[in-house]
Amino acid sequence: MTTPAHQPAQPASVSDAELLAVLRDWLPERRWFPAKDGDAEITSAGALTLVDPRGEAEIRILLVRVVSPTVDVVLQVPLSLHRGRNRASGAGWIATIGTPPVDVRDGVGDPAFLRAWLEAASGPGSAPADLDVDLDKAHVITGEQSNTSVILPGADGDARGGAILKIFRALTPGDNPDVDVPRRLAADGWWHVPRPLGWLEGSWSEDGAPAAGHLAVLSEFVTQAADGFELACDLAGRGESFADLAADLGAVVASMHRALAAAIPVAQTPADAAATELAASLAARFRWARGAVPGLDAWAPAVAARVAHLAARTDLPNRQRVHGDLHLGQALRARGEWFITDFEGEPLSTVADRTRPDLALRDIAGVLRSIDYAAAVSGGTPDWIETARASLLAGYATSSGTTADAELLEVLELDKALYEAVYEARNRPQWTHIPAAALTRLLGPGTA
Ligand SMILES: Nc1ncnc2c1ncn2[C@@H]1O[C@H](COP(=O)(O)OP(=O)(O)O)[C@@H](O)[C@H]1O
Ligand SMILES: O=P(O)(O)O[C@H]1O[C@H](CO)[C@@H](O[C@H]2O[C@H](CO)[C@@H](O)[C@H](O)[C@H]2O)[C@H](O)[C@H]1O
Repeated sequence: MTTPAHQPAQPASVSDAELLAVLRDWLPERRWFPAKDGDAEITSAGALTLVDPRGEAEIRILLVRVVSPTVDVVLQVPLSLHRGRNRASGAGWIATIGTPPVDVRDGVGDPAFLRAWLEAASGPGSAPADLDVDLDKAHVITGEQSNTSVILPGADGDARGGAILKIFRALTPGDNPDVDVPRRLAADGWWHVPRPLGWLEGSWSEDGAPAAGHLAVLSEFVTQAADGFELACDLAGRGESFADLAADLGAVVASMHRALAAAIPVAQTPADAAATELAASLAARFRWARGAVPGLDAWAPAVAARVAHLAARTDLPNRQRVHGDLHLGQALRARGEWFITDFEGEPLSTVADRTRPDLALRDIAGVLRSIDYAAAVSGGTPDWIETARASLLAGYATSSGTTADAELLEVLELDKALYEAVYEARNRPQWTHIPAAALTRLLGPGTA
C-alpha cells in the first residue's frame, strides 16, 4: 500500500456525527447493507475528504462500522454535501441538515464526487483525472451487487473508451484482490480481464488499531456486454441451450487459471495436508453457516461423513491462486468473447481466506452453482441444467487437459451452497430456497 492520495479529514460544514445520524435510517435500506437480519449498531470508523476541483460540493467519505449478531464490517459511504441547494428530492438525496441547510446526497452517482475521486486516485501510468469520460452522463448500476459500480461513459457520446468505477462497500485491510489480481493479469497480457485504470486507498480504525486498504477501483468498461447470468436466465427461460457458451466459458476459466498460476506463484503443501485443510475448511464452513442460518442442523451427519472422507484423501491436485467467487454474473459476454470480472473473492469471507491458494476447481464449482441458480430463477429444466454443466466441464477439461475430480467438485459445490445459504438469508431472503434445494440434492434430506 502507498500513502493515501487524498486530503486528511478536514472540518466539514456538517459534522460526521450529524451525517452518521441521518445514515442510520438510510443504510439498512441499501442492497449492499449486510446486516438485514437484525438490529445493527452503526458507529464511525473514520472518514476522509476529497476535493471537487470545481468546488460544487464537499465530498466526505464516511467509513462506518456495522455490528450485528452476525456481521462486523466497516462499510464505505461516499457522500456529497451541497450547500444551499435545499432540493429535498431527486435521485441520491438523503437528507437536508444544518444551518444554513446542506443537502446530503449519496455521492456515488454525483459528478462532483466522481471528479473528486478521479483527481485523488492513483493509476497504472496515466493519471485517472486525464481520462476522457463524461461524468454528467455517469450512471450507477442497480442490481444484485454487493458493492456499488458507476459507469463513466466515454466522452465521445457512446460508451467506447469508458470506464467503470467500483466502490467497495465492505472494506478489507491491505491490497484488495480486485485491484491487485486484475493488475497482475493485465500486466501479463491476459486480455480476458478489464484493465484497471485507477484506484484509491484510505485508512480507518479497526477496534482502535489503524487499518488501510483500497476503497475503489476504476476499470476499462467492456462495451455492449451481456451479463452471463442474465444471458443464461434468458436462454433457460426460452428453453434454449447454454451449452456452447458454457463450453467456451470453461475454456476461458482454464486459461484464467493458467494466467493466475503464472502471475501469482504459490508454495505447495503435500497432498495429504491439503486434504486435511480442505476437510477442515468444509467443517468450518458448515459450523459458520449453521450458526448463521436456522434449519441446517439436520445435515450435520451428512456433512461430517463428507469431511471424514475428504480428510482421508492423499491425491489432491496442486493449489493455486483462484478467482474465489466465480459465478455467471462475473462473466461478461462481448464481441463473441468472455471477460472475467470481480476478483475480490467472497464478500462474506476474510481477506486471508480470499487470497489463500486453493483448488482451481472451486471456480468451476462456482459456475455450476450459478447454472443451477439461472435454472431456478428462470424455469430451466433438469435437461437444460445437465447439458450446461456437462459443456462447462468439457470445455474446461479440453483446455486444461485435466478431467474434474467428481468428489472434489461435489464438495466444492456443497461448500458454495452453504455460503449461499448465509448470503441469501442476509441479502435476499426470498431466494434461500435455491441453496436449500442444492443442499438437499447434495446431502439428502437430512437425518437429525
Ligand atoms: N469492466 C466492466 N465492463 C462492463 N461491465 C462491468 C465491468 N465490470 C463490472 N461490470 C458490470 O457491473 C456489475 C457489477 O460488478 P461486480 O464487479 O460484479 O460488482 P459486485 O462485486 O458489486 O457484484 C457486473 O455484474 C457487470 O455487469
Ligand atoms: O457478485 P458478488 O461479489 O457480489 O457476489 C455475491 O453476490 C452474488 C449475487 O449477486 C452471489 O451469487 C449467488 O447468486 C447468483 C445469482 O444472483 C448466482 O449466479 C451465484 O451462483 C450465487 O452464488 C455470490 O454468492 C455472492 O458472493
